[in-house]
Amino acid sequence: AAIMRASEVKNASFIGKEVTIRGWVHRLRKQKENSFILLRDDRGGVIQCVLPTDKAAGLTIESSVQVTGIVSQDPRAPEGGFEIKGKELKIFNIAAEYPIGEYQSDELLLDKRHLALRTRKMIAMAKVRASVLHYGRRWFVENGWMEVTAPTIVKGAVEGGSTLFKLRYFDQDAYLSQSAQLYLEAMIFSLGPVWSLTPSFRAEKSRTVRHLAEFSHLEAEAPWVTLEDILKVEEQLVSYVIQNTIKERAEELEFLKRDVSGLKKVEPPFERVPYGRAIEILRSKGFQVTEDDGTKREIQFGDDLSIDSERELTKDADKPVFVVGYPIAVKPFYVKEDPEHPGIGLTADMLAPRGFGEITSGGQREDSIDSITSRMVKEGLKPEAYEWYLDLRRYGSVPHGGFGLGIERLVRWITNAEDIKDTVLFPRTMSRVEP
Ligand SMILES: NC(=O)C[C@H]([NH3+])C(=O)NS(=O)(=O)OC[C@H]1O[C@@H](n2cnc3c(N)ncnc32)[C@H](O)[C@@H]1O
Ligand SMILES: [Mg+2]
Repeated sequence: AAIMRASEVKNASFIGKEVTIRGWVHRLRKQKENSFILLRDDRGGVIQCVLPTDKAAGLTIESSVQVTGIVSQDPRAPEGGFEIKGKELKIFNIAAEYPIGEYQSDELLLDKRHLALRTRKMIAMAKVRASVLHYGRRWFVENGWMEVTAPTIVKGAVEGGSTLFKLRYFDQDAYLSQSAQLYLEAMIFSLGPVWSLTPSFRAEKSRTVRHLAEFSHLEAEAPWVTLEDILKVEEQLVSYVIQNTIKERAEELEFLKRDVSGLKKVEPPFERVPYGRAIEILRSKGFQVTEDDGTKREIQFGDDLSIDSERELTKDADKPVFVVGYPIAVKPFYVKEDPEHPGIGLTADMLAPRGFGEITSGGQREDSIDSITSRMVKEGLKPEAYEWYLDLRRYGSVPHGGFGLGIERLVRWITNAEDIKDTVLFPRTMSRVEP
């Protein structure tokens, strides 16, 4: 008989029919006469199988089995009122005593992540993540952007030297890439609008619910674009991903108890708030920043936006907000200065609503060799370490720009996950590098 999945057989058209399904014992309830197995198939679907207890005697949680039986309807059966009255049981493996029970500490679930992936929560999260990745890629492909792959072993910082992971690369030092951006910039002269989805690495020494040491970075770069062109791409991409994901993963998001009514409103255009206006709003609310020595003062023009200030700016929003035109002093060397507003960058961050924080950073790149070299020096970078990158300003430099989107940040917002770690199958943080 054809092997089927739980989701296929839980259907009135199968009542009375013999089916065969296989998977793992997700829950097990043994009574004198009959045992009730909640069998989980390989896509996380579950169905109750009823077997004579003497047949199911040796079974344990996570034993791998195959059951053949007759589909019947019983309102008491969990997960939809269907069950299989088992006739035959084939056992592939009797699982050892399973270390994960009904309720476990977060730490244990992280230590046993290779097994915790079998929990309904992780299965639902993984499926939402897969849709986000799928629709992120599909938007670019359907809009004519070219996929490219940048190296992840590099020689230089993009986002500041403090979060570089150094490694020994044969006989020299090298680093794990923080961002594909500089390489994407090299590709636009011959491949036009390009995009990449690569792991990016940040030696973040902060334990926060929105930082990982390794994250999935969806990045894009194009020639001849302005900041506004880039913002339009970002809001179309994010809206497309969200609307398709909440449709495709309605069942999983329901399981995760995510109310998607707010997400349904995410359509272009997103509000653009000038940085200066954002500071005014925060000052009007008496927002304070903490200096390095711990003293507090009122936020002022020139400060970067912290997670608390981002939360304040978006707490009542249903859609993301772009904060546009940060001072170049708080942004990396490559941000182009606005010729009409000295000191202000042609750059923007997309902040997710309800305090989920920064989802993207992007903008126009400095395309003048003199300006970008002096910015590097000002930032304490050695221009001679970026010779190849500076060649892009020597040989046919053009106005160009792009952005980077943190996949896990987007998935966290879509699923309303407490911690960004919940959105990754095997999270990497300062205190975790296995399993
Ligand atoms: N091609 C580009 O223009 C990208 C640019 N060089 C860049 O890396 N910008 S970024 O540092 O803000 O990172 C971009 C996004 O990447 C995400 N990001 C950035 N850092 C992290 C960490 N540590 N954990 C998780 N997610 C992270 C977050 O959503 C950021 O908005
Ligand atoms: Mg950023």
